[in-house]
Amino acid sequence: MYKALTIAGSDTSGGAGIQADLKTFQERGVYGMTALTTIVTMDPHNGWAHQVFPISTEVLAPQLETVLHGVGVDAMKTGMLGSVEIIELVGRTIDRENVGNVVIDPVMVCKGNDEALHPETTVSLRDVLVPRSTIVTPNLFEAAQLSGHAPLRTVEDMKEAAAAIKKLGAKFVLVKGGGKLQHDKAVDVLYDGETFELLESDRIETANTHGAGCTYSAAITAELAKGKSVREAVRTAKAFITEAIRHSFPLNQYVGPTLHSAYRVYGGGN
Ligand SMILES: Nc1ncnc2c1ncn2[C@@H]1O[C@H](COP(=O)(O)OP(=O)(O)O)[C@@H](O)[C@H]1O
Ligand SMILES: Cc1ncc(COP(=O)(O)O)c(C=O)c1O
Ligand SMILES: [Mg+2]
Repeated sequence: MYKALTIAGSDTSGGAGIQADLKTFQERGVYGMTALTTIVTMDPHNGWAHQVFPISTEVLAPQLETVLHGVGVDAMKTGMLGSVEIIELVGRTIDRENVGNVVIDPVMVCKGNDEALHPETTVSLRDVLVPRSTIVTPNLFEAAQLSGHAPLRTVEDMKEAAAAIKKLGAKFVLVKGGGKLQHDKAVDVLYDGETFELLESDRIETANTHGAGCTYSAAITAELAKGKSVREAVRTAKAFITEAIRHSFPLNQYVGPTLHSAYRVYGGGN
């Protein structure tokens, strides 16, 4: 059985964060384990306002020890990390446990928000985790933050940002164009320092993309755990997330997650 770890926050509404990661690992046939960094809740009496409850490094460290030392993994990913201390602990742990296949999803924002949730963590994400990543998967906002590029509006901008992030030490950089890029396709740019590969899919007219990035990076992690190359993993994950968005749905008036089972049930098979 191939095994994967997600170090991420809990999205209580179930579409993003650790919940999206576990559902995706299950869909992709990989045994999922978790280390929880934060809990995010939403207030139904106050316009679904988010609250983030951090978990201390004292509580995170034994979770990492349980999974990485006690069991071992074929791949791991990170999501919302919440503090500089947590990022530094994750960096030390990757080194100590010598984890291969490290997917860093540098979560800075929740959808619909262009302001970083924990702006003080941007520098440590860049300096501690990007250099330790097999692949880093920023969205447009996060790629601009990590690269220092002006807001990304075109595929050319995405390539420039990917090249700058590559120089920080990531093996592969995947900049996600997503729904915000002004383009008739949903385009992502994959860069390994030599070649830019454009991954294009149908652009689906929906606001229900909550958790899309978590789901995408979890699918990449699962494929890497199974021994696929980074390129194969990203291509499979792109097909997986496109079907999940095609079949996304509103959970209530505020939030609409992707459907994690869609690729298996309606889409491209296994
Ligand atoms: N409306 C959409 N139609 C099709 N694909 C989309 C759409 N929105 C996002 N995607 C794709 O979903 C994946 C996650 O991207 P994105 O939503 O930008 O990440 P994040 O959730 O981290 O902000 C990418 O492959 C992106 O191109
Ligand atoms: C715990 C947690 N992690 C990550 C995210 C980021 O989600 P996305 O995949 O939409 O970027 C969210 C967004 O709500 C979240 O609540
Ligand atoms: Mg994201």
